[in-house]
Amino acid sequence: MSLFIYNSLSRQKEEFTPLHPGIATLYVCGPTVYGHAHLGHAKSYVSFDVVVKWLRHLGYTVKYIQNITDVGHLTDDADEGEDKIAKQARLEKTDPMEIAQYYTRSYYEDMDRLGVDRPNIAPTATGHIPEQIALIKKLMENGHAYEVNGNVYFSVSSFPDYGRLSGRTDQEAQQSGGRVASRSEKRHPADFALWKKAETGHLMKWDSPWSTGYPGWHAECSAMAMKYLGDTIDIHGGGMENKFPHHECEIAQSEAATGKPYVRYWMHNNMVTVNGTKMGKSLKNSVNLKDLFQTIPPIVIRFFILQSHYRSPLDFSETAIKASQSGLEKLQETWRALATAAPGSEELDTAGYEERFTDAMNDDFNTPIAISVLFDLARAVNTALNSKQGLSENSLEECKKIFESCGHDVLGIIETGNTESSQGKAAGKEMVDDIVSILLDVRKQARQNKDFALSDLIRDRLADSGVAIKDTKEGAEWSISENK
Ligand SMILES: Nc1ncnc2c1ncn2[C@@H]1O[C@H](COP(=O)(O)OP(=O)(O)OP(=O)(O)O)[C@@H](O)[C@H]1O
Ligand SMILES: [Zn+2]
Repeated sequence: MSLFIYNSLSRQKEEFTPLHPGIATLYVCGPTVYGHAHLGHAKSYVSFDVVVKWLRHLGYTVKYIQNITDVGHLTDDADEGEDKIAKQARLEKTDPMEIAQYYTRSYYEDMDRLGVDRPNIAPTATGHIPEQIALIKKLMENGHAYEVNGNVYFSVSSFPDYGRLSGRTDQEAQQSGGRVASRSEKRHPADFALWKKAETGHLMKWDSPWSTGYPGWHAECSAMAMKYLGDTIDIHGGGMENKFPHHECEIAQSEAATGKPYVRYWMHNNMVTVNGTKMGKSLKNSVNLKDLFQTIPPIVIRFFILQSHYRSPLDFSETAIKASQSGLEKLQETWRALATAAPGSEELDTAGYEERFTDAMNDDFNTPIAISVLFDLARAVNTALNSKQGLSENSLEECKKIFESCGHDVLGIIETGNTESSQGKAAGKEMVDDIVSILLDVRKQARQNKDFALSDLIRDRLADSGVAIKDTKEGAEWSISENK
């Protein structure tokens, strides 16, 4: 069976055939880096990590781009409000670029711990201002955009397909684009900003033919996706709340500029919710990954996410995560038993398991079913290993291979490298936490005594060992730095 992907544009599962045989191009909207990543982000990026890993498993050369939004994402999706990063910089009394850099590092640190592969290219919006200006210029030239007072807007009525992805009628799009319509200079309430003139005091701004300003949020993804992957890309992913306006606007501006189809398969992950409401930084109900990692191993969080399908919502609760933890521990125990078992005589037919796993993954990346196949295999393995006969050398090898390729390489939920128990690891981590906190106490004492040489020495030596310190109003915060 070949791979079928649910395409949000056609609202049905379609067989995946890439534009260029053997190569799959994938663009996923990256985070807006103004805070630590939360569990909702983890769902999005773990889901697409499995997509990438499965495509690679099938033999495709995957070109995976995931951007970093470091300018242009306003607090209000309808082209109004403050830039999210500038706002955070104001609150933390620092520069926007420092905020972006700090939270970008924090993001990769968390994703690394979740076993998420880094994208092939991670372009930033601020690093691609000329490409965005070029795109906007093209849209001005071919009549899809217009300028008013240094602001440039995309003219939605010039693109009849607008609304196809989100299924919004013209009127609905108008209404949501028109929250501020009464005082808007737009020709049409649904038109969206491609370029915005900077107000006085705005820090992140660039020269352009229209004004000194900054690009609208949607422009970056089109410009960067097409720069690195070509005018037509195979798969574009992101959270489903981004279908409108973000992805709808991406389609309009890209296709209006090139005259070619922009994306062949649109994939949208569903949301992590808290009591049924979307988890979000802006909604103030988010649970940071760094906080979760204090008590729950990252691999358990990954497993928790993959136990539900990427298109299903996932409600967060400590109880649900704890249940996942004991489930995963059982699978991991079976791996340890397999890795240390002496060969016996029973032959286990493993082909069926592998086939069922493949079918599940080929059916729109159905990870809950794929995981249930691993549990079925674990049950058969445990029964055999607990019997007098044990498993034959050949069967042990076959079972280990399935755990390694499906459980470790594709899903990333089985640790095959060592057979140390998770309790042992947790104890090691606790000790690191304790030691760093002792050193931070000594450093605090040194600073109170104005012994800045000692305080800096502690900071630098910790940095050499990969522990980054950040001094905040509440005291020193630490994290394991990205390149360790
Ligand atoms: N609760 C969630 N569940 C699943 N995916 C999410 C959730 N929150 C954000 N995402 C996804 O993470 C990606 C990056 O989001 P981004 O950093 O722009 O978040 P945001 O919407 O600014 O954050 P927030 O909603 O937390 O303020 C997007 O694809 C988005 O859909
Ligand atoms: Zn995007």
